Amino acid sequence: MLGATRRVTELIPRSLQSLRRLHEDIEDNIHFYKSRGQHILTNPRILDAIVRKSAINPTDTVLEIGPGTGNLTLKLLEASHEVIAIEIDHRMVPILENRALKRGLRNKLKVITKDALRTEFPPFDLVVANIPYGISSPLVIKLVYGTTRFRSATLLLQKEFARRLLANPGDSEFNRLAVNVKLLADVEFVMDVSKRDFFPSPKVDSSVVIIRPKDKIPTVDLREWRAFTRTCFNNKNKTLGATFKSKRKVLELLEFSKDDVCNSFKEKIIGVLREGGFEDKRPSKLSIDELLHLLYLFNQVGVYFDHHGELRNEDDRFEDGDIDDK
Ligand SMILES: C[S@@+](CC[C@H](N)C(=O)[O-])C[C@H]1O[C@@H](n2cnc3c(N)ncnc32)[C@H](O)[C@@H]1O
Repeated sequence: MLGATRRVTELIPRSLQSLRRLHEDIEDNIHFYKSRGQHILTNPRILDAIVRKSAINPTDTVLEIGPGTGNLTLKLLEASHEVIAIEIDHRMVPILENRALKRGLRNKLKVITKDALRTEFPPFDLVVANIPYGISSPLVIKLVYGTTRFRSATLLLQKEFARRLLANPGDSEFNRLAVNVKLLADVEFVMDVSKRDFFPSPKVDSSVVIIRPKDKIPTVDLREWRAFTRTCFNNKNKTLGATFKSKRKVLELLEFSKDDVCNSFKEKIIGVLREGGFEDKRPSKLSIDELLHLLYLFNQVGVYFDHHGELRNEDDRFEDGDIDDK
């Protein structure tokens, strides 16, 4: 393995002109794993556009998730004060570091060889990344709902996934992920990228989007909000009446299965849905403000959601533990 890595680092060219050929050569020594989303962006024009659109300042610390062999990393190093790159595959690291060294940029690069989903992010100003598509959803939620304040995240994503992030209420792609992200951030479309711009080529096309956290966010318990949206979007094409109303569903949602508790909750829920005019509405057609209002109305009558999306009495409203966004 070490021998292979040494041979690979010797192959690295000075310019970005022959990126595709370079990666064909690298592939002779290192197999790119589809399961890790190892599709390397080799079009210098797209790499330049991503960096330009990210509006990086020379004082910025950039977080890159999945630097791979470093095509994007080298551009980010040139534009920023520092790049923190989190890469799960240790085979990529010597290639990445060697390329940075040859450009005189090694001192600006900090590599963390870990799973980005299981690593606490160090402080950073912005994110720029061609992320592995398999972890797009939890990664976007981790960034947007994380504690680190950042300016923007320029992300190269699978086209369909990007379309969902860009969707608005009423669009067929609008789903729980979109509603959760849009509560806290604005999402801007930048450009589409063809599958031919990657080596090896993936089966799907891609898009670049920029996510910008909002300055002002609504006053809502974010853990409860995510649990609430999980219940609402359980079946995004069902009416909220159908989702919440059936006794079986209330029993499923409710920790206690005693009939009197269930009936009293059911009455409260139906009352809120009816009086608020939500009974016949589908969650994917509601604006974020309307969904926030529905949660507010539930809370007003003492109906709360815990991190499993379960209904709670006011007394046991808060619980520890992470919300599963899948
Ligand atoms: C789509 S490639 C991007 C490579 C490079 N940044 C580029 O633009 O061509 C995704 C990279 O993410 C890495 N990766 C996959 N899962 C990861 C995870 N959970 N945490 C960190 N890196 C991961 C892969 O090993 C791969 O190098």
